[in-house]
Amino acid sequence: MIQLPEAFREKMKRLLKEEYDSFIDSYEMERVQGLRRNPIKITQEEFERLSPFHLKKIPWVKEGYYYSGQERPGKHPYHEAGLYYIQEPSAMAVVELLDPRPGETILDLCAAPGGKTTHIAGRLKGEGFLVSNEIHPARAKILSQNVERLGVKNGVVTNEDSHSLSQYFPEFFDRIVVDAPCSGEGMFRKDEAARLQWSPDHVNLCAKRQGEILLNAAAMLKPGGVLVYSTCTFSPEENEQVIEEFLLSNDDFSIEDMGERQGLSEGRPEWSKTGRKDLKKTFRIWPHKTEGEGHYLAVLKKADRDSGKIKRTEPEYCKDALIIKEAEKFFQDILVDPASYLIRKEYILFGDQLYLISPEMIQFKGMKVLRPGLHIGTIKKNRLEPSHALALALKKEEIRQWVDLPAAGGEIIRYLKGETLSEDGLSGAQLEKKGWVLMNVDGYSIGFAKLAGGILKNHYPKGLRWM
Ligand SMILES: C[S@@+](CC[C@H](N)C(=O)[O-])C[C@H]1O[C@@H](n2cnc3c(N)ncnc32)[C@H](O)[C@@H]1O
Repeated sequence: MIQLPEAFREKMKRLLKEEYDSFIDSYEMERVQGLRRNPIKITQEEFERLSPFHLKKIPWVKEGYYYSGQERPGKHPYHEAGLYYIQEPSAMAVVELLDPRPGETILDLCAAPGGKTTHIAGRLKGEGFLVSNEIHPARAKILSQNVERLGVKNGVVTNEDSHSLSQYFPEFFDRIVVDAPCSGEGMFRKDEAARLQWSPDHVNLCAKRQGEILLNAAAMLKPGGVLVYSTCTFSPEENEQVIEEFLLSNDDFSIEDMGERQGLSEGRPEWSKTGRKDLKKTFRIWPHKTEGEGHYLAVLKKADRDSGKIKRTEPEYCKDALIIKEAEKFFQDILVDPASYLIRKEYILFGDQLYLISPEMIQFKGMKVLRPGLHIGTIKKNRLEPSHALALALKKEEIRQWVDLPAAGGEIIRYLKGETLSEDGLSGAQLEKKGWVLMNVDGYSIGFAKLAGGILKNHYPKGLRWM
C-alpha cells in the first residue's frame, strides 16, 4: 500500500468530495505503461508489423501505445535505434494539444529528459526548428542524448534558465511548451521521492516558480502563437491558479477552446481564486477516470498584432574552407546522394566538433548550448570522424555501405556490447571497400562501424554500450 502524505489526502478529500474514494483507490491499481512511436524513423504500419510487444493504442495520441507491464521495451535494440520513446501515457496529451506543424519554430522550455521534445520533433518531420531547453546541466545532457537517439536533425539543446533564454529569443516561437517543474502529485504512484518531498510549502514554492517561468515563456512567443502549460500535479495552486494569475497581468493571452478531448476532463474554475469560467476550457487528466497517471494542461493563445520584429542575427558559420571541403568529401564518400547534406553550407565548429545548423538558428554567443544542430563529427587532422548522432539521423537507403542485423539474432547484441564483427557470414550487408559502414537493426540505423581487412571495428559509443 502506497504511503501518501496525510495533508495531501485531506486536501484531495476536501477538493474531490464524493469522487475522493475512487481517486484514492486508483493508487492501488497497476500502473499503465506507454511508449510513443518515432515517426522520424518508422511508419505506423511498419512499427506495428515489427513490434515484439503487446501494444494497445492510446486513444488520445496518434503515436501512443500502452504496453504490458511485464515487457521491457527500454532494453531492446529497437529502443537504441530510436524507433520509440517510453513515456507516461497522460504526458503524451501535451504535444497532441500543442499540435506543432512541419516548418514551425517551437520551444520546449523545461525539456529534460525529452518526452515532449521528441514528440514535437516527430510531428515536425525534420522541417522547422526546435529549441529544447533544460536548466539542470546533467539533465540537459540526457535530453541531448535522447534528441540524438531519435535521429532529430533540426533540434538545438540549450542549458539556460528561462529568463536568460528569453533575452535571446524575444517573440521568436510559433508554439511553446512549458512542462513546468511541479510537486509531482500525479507521479506519487511511481515516484517515492515526489511523495517524500511533498508539503504544502513545496506546492506554494512550485507555484511561484511556475508563474515566473510562464512569464518568461510568454515573452518568447510570437503574436498569434500558442503556448501549452502543463504539470503532472493535481494541486489547484500549481494549475488553475497559475493560469488565473498569469491571465490577470497578460490580457493579450486567452484560453483556447480545444473542444472535448477523449480521456481529458474539464479544468475546475471553482478551485481558482476568482472562479473565472474560462478555466473550464483547461484540462485535467485523472488516474481514476483515464488510464494514465494524472496531468493538468492549458492551451493559451497570444493575440495577433504587428510585432516590432526583432531581426534574426546569423550565427558564426564555419568559414574554414579546408574543413568544409573535408565534410563534403566525407559525405560524397559515404552517401548515395550527398546533395541533401551538401545543399546547405551552414556548418558550425565548436572546438573540433562540426555541426550542421538549421537555417533558423540565431547568433548564440554567450548562450549555454549543448547541441547547436546536427552533430556531424569530430575534425581530426583535417579528417572527419562521424558522430553517433549522424548515424542515427541517417537512413540505410541513404548510405553506400551498410550492415543489417536482425533484432532477434546474437550479432546485434554483440554490436551493442562494443564487440568487433567479421564481414564473413553476415546475412544482410552491402560492403564494397574499407571505410565507414552504417549498422542497422531490421533496416533501422543504430550506429557506425569501420571496415578494414574484413573486420568491422565497433564505433558504438562506449558510454552507451550494453554490459
Ligand atoms: C516536468 S519536468 C520536464 C519533463 C519533460 N518536459 C519531458 O517531457 O520529458 C520539468 C523540468 O523542468 C526543469 N526545471 C526546474 N526548474 C526550472 C526552472 N527554474 N526553469 C526551467 N526549467 C526548470 C527540471 O529540471 C525538469 O527537468
